Amino acid sequence: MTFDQALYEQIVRRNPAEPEFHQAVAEVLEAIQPALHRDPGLRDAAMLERLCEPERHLMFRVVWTGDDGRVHVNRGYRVEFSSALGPYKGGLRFHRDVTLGTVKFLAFEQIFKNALTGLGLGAGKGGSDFDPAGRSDAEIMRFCQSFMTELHRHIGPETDVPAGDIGVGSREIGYLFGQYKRLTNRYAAGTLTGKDPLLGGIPARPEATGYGTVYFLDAMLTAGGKDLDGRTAIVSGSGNVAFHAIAKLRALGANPVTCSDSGGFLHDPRGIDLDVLHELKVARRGRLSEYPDHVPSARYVPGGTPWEVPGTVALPCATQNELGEQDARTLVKNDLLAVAEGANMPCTPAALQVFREAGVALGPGKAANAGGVATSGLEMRQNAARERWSFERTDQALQEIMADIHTTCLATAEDHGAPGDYVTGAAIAGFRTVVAAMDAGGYI
Ligand SMILES: NC(=O)C1=CN([C@@H]2O[C@H](COP(=O)(O)OP(=O)(O)OC[C@H]3O[C@@H](n4cnc5c(N)ncnc54)[C@H](O)[C@@H]3O)[C@@H](O)[C@H]2O)C=CC1
Ligand SMILES: O=C(O)CCC(=O)C(=O)O
Repeated sequence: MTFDQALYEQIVRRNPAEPEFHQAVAEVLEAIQPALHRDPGLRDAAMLERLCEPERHLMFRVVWTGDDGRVHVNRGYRVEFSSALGPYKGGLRFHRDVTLGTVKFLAFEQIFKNALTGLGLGAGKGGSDFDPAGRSDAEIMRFCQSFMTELHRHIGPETDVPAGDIGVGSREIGYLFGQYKRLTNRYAAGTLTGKDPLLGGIPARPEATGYGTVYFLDAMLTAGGKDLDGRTAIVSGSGNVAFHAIAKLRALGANPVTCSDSGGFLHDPRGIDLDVLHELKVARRGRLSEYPDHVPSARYVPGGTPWEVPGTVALPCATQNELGEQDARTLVKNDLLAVAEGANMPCTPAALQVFREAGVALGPGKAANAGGVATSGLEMRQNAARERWSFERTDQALQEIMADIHTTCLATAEDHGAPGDYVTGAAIAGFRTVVAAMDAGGYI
């Protein structure tokens, strides 16, 4: 590593047993080196130390009752990392593996991503080790109500604005919002984003992260004199981000041939059938392994990941560290041109190194998946103005924001001696924005 080892070691000591957070910090500290070399004053007043220390951690007990009358205890989290640019903003993740370290890494990523949107958003993230798999609607509702019974004290349109992430979609946001309203007696729609339009949600928020990732990928290919038309796309995940990425890839003429879940991956050489995927994963919340029952040309590979399937663009859209060094080597061997990270930190550091050495265009999550939180920012704007945006207006604004982020990343990378390096460009552009605000606000 080429960055300040003493600072990194201090962060590891202060945040023990949080490897994902350490990884996210290391990636940023390394990527911003060109900015620190050019302008050593960026380190003044313990700026880096402040940037890596959350403003506030919340951890709380969540007690709820199952349909069988059993009482369960989970842990809730909200890490309010940075309010330099606006209210804390970022999703909630409900997944059995969630720890404080997971939430902290996600909140840290959010600092730079949210800065890139230009919408005045601070950074936070939350969640719980609650496992929604197999739970009834009523159980999900009771869990959400109990979670919000504590969280409501800490959030609001000008304080902290949660949204969805893994395991949290518009159903969960609706239950959370309903409980917030009940506890506060305020219809403060801008307290949560990703709501159903009936509750003040903006159209196209469900689509925004996946669509935005494909818009970013398209911009990277165009910048390299290529396009998406006819390209075979390797996608992982089959949730919100993956589904809408697959839909937009198809709409733009690419052929997405894979998707995955925690049990394995699906390969459909004719292109993933959106109707079947929607029915299985969205309508029935069922298993991907049933897909070949409906489409005999497809195969489901238990235990595998999709990276062995040849394709020229890759979109990891499931979870962190899902694409390792060997996967990256296989993709490069199969003539990969570009990667767009729909998920947060899906590529391991060793995989990133393989892509860098092979000259693969790499859109980091901080930039490539920023369309989701950007559209949440638009939802906050819609709620504050008591407006109702159309799908077309929202999608148009999303396309413009993704184009701006792409231009900013490229220009910043070029300006710091790393032409075409989106990882460096995204980290430095986000960093410079947030540091300037911290400086201006005198947040010591
Ligand atoms: N929902 C949003 O607006 C945004 C989501 N993201 C990121 O995108 C990724 C996916 O999130 P969503 O689609 O919203 O969640 P989701 O809950 O809708 O879907 C998650 C998907 O990942 C798969 N998955 C989870 N753990 C896995 C594992 N260990 N191995 C393989 N597959 C696994 C699940 O089967 C599911 O298909 C996450 O990294 C999230 O942080 C990033 C920006 C915004
Ligand atoms: O829309 C939001 O605030 C959540 C987005 C999010 O969690 C993310 O960008 O990873």
